[in-house]
Amino acid sequence: MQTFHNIVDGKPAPAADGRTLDISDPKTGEVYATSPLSGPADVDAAYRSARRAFDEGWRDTTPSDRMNALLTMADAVQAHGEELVEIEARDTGKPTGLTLSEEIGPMVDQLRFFAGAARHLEGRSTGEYMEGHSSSIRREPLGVIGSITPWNYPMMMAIWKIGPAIAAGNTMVLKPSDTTPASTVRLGELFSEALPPGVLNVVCGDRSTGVAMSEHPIPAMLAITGSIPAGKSVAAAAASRVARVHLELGGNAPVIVFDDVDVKAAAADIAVAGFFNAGQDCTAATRVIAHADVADALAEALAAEAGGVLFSRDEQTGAEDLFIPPLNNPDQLSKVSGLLDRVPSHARVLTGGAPADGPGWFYPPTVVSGLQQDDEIVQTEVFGPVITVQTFTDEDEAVAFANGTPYGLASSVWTSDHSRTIRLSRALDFGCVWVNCHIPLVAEMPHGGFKESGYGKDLSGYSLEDYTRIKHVMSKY
Ligand SMILES: NCCCC=O
Repeated sequence: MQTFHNIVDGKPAPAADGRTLDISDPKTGEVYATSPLSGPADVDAAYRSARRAFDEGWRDTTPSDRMNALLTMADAVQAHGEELVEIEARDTGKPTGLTLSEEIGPMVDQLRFFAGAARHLEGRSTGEYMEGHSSSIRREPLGVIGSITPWNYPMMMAIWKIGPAIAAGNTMVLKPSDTTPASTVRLGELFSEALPPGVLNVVCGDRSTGVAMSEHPIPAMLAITGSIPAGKSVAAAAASRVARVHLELGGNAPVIVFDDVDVKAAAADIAVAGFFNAGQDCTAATRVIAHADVADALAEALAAEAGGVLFSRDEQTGAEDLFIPPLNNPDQLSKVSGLLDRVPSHARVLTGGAPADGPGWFYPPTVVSGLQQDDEIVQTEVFGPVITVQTFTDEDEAVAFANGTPYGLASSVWTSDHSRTIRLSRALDFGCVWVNCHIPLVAEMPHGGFKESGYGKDLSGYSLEDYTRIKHVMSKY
């Protein structure tokens, strides 16, 4: 049995009162480790350490100092890539080949991006905007950041929070999800070699730990990637002391497919974007809205693609095919199963639709067609390997269906009509519109949503700005 620990002030630490959480392997359901169940005293110790580290030096580092630290951290992720993948695969059930290629490479690249971005903070030019007065802008770190990350990409989401926070000169306390702390703890150990004690603290725990983090007076900003209810409760706690919040709260991405595409080719790409990581991705291509003339053919083609998807428990080491992990936990398996059990009678489950046999929390790739806009499974983020298909007859209806949920994170449009892509890019109420593709990300471009998907951007220079504050200095001369 492995034992994970917190990292406070650069050192390993158990929970002060010795409480622990069981950590399970989702491929088997067996408990293989424990992590601290941190309480308010642990959170307080971590925040105080972060505050000390900020006041006693990290805030005074130069962009070049922080760039060098982030480059060292990137090198550490690269050097320990295979080890991190093994840790992540045990904690999440992910396939090792895809995790190495799709997560470690981007994580290294994202840290290197923030290393460079640390030296490119922007502000208006210093100048005389009133006679006899000179104005300048200082862009400063916020102070201590409290970050909460989810279980779908534990180590990559940690990088999305750590990169901009550290680049901007903040210190932080990071809480990984209660079910997937392992890779974040290891990242914390590795990064402790590049950062002074207290700059990055890791506190393991459950929802009660998250509440203690949100209610603490020290953090100047709370940044969470998680569910809408979790984000709302963080925002409510932050509101009482007017702390800044940064919310990435999931999505239910519409995928609008017109009748002028190569249906088979589109289906192949959409299936990857819908089933990757078993659909446990806030941008997953889940909600296909297809023109009536191609909807049946597309649904059949998606179901055929589902046949080529394999479970991670069957992975040969290093294989690059689309292997999908189990769902993260039994509650998620029940949630996905319940949504499929309640599919209305006007819909048709073309493939999948019930939990897989055998050990672990596996659910097969599933395609449901004939759905309508108000159906529960269309209006709800499933966070499982499920693609729904509904039909539209004209462009306005497609946009109305796409925008007609509380989510606003990501969307895609599939068509060969260039003018239409421009019209839809404008009309879609989402933080990202992909055109003839779905799911790729780059470090230079922002990731973040509108509406109940939250506000604030991860990745890109916009994210770095979110982790800074702007001060106007005006001098009379
Ligand atoms: N594809 C990365 C999405 C991050 C949140 O789930």
